[in-house]
Amino acid sequence: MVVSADPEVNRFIFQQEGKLFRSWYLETANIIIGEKTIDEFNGTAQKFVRNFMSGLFGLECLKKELLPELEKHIEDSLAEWSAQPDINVNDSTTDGKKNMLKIMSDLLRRRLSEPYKKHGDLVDIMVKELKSEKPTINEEFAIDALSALLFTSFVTLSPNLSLAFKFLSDNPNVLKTLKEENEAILINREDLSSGFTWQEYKSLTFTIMVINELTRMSNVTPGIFRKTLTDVQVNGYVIPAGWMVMMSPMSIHLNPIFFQDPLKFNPWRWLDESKGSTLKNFVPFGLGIRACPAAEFSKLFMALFLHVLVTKYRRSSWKKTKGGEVSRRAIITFPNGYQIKVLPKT
Ligand code: HEM
Repeated sequence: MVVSADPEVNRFIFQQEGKLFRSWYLETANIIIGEKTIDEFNGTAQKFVRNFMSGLFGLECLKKELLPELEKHIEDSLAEWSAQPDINVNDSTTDGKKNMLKIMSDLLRRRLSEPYKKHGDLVDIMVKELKSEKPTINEEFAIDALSALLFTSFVTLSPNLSLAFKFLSDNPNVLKTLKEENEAILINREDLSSGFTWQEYKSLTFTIMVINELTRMSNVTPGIFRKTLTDVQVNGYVIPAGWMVMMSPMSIHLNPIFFQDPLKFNPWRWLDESKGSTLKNFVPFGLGIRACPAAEFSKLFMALFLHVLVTKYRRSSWKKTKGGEVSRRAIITFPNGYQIKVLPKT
């Protein structure tokens, strides 16, 4: 296996998807997603997933439908958290697979038995495809894909948000600036009853810098895998056909050559982004035809979460009750847990 920690090489590999390289997954992914489904996740099945994700997470749907729904969902979740004595922000994500598969297969079977009933969600799209004349997917793929999408949301968004609690607690100046930016939105809002808007989201420059910094430091995808389809020349070396290549965004995001003082949580480093190098070396969502179809959704979700947290909860919106020490293995974890109490404004 070849490991690449070079942004230029990674860029080249991303661009060669389907030509010199093809997407590949580790065996552990077979356990989480299902071997057959991963195998099929090339060609027509991948096109189907990308198509329905671009419909679901496309700009129009994000702006008009998901934004208000997400805001409500986040408000409800935080309200529920604040009603509890404390919550564990540690992401306990790995045990859910079995349950998730059962829930998903029950749900899909129920929906397939009454395809005329519409619920306006992802499962509707799967049911429509499965009931079409020439479906590009089968039931097993649909269940695995639905579970994988749920699982992916847990393992990507929840570590980022757990880290947000940690880094914002440890960096009061960041929390203060974040709060000021988000409170200004409420002060300037003409219609006080209106919810968070797309324009407001786009105006949150500091919040986006915080999200970039969280994403840079969390590295929720520690390895992105490819297999060579033929012998490939890279920087004077030949990678033989059939070899696996792991691109490591973490090795770039935490490399002092690319990011000064890389272990410091410093959202202001993104002010330099006009210099080009910061953004050029920042590829948390991949590039090219396999790039994450949920990138904009993920950023919007994190922005909304931070917005609700810092505007609806007290100046120090939460306090630690236990744990919170960070350990970095392939990804960041909290070995002793991380319990907090969310504190409402009044
Ligand atoms: C911080 C959040 C996230 C990060 C950093 C992230 C990162 C990535 C990266 C690097 C890839 C490209 C892998 C490759 O080139 O092989 C990817 C692909 C993908 N991501 Fe995300 N992701 C995030 C959130 C999500 C969420 C929330 C979902 C689903 C709800 C999602 C669904 C997918 C899917 C389906 C693919 C495969 C696309 C394809 O192969 O065509 N991601 N993600």
